[in-house]
Amino acid sequence: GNHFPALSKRIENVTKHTYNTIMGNQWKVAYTCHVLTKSINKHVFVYRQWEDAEIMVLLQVMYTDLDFISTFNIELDVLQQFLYEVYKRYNNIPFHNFKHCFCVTQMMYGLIWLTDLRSKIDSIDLLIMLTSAVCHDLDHTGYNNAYQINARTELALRYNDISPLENHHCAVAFEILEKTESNIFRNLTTEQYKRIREGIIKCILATDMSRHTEILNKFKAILPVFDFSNKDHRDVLMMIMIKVSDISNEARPMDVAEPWLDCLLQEFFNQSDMEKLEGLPVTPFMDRDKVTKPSSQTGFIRFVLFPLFIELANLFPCLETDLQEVLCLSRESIFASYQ
Ligand SMILES: Nc1nc2c(ncn2[C@@H]2O[C@@H]3COP(=O)(O)O[C@H]3[C@H]2O)c(=O)[nH]1
Ligand SMILES: [Zn+2]
Repeated sequence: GNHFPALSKRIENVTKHTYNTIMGNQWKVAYTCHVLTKSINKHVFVYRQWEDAEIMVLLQVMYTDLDFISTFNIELDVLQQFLYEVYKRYNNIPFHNFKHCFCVTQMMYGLIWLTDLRSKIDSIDLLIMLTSAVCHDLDHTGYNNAYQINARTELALRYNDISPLENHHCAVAFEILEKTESNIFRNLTTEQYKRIREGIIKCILATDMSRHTEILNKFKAILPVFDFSNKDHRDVLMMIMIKVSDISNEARPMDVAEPWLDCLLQEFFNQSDMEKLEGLPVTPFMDRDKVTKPSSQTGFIRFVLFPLFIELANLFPCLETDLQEVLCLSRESIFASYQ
């Protein structure tokens, strides 16, 4: 049965409306989606502020377009219920909200097409990657791990200071999947479910930036001998791809990236204000007295984002054009010229 008829109806209407708007009355979901997202250069998907219901539809379309519905026998109402539960468990905070979840998932989706990953790894890994992106920041409170640990929050206590947030995002994801009506994996075998669970846990835990160098170095080490049929290699690639998707905001056009940067800084400043108020150590890159947009971005682009993208482009040379275009060092010089 359909658990949210009203919502489904609304989603259906929104879908029609959305695609009619874009395509001029052509009701061709798959094709539209194809055109709009196969390239991460075409940032149509994030140019405007999508309504939350529209986002749920777009996510649904991504699952459909990657053939997950048919391959894994996912019922549409279960997928919709899953996406709705996910939507409800993102908080209304400046940056780590449902729209961020969408941006990251859309980047993952774009990368999967762009790198022709479907011809290289099997669908179960792709399902893991897309679902990890969808779930990767569930119930983020707007305060990072350093805060959780220093403030000795419930999460830090529960997870013994080990990636408290990422552990929590992942646990919430499987809470949602534990309910039959929102378990998109309910028609899979126990073996398949086990593999998916292991994969999602790996991917979401890999988004903890304190593991950035560790994961990047692992990837660099296997690159010269990279083999898509080697599970260990694929695992590292999947971690790299969710990391890239997660921090790729600056790889989007300036008019998309800049408002998101404002949101990120707002969340950072909220945290450092709270740290000052509570007498906790103040995270330097979040201190409103120390951070400026250019100072925050030049370092981040040069030392975090760029080195990560370069390695991925080493494996997928087709990304080089996008890389140059999107990460165009000009962005860096724009920021540099502010200083
Ligand atoms: N300075 C800066 N940090 C970013 C940017 N995008 C992502 N990050 C950081 O990368 C982190 C990825 O994991 P989180 O979502 O916890 O928090 C994110 C931010 O701290 C960006 O554009 N600029
Ligand atoms: Zn994120």
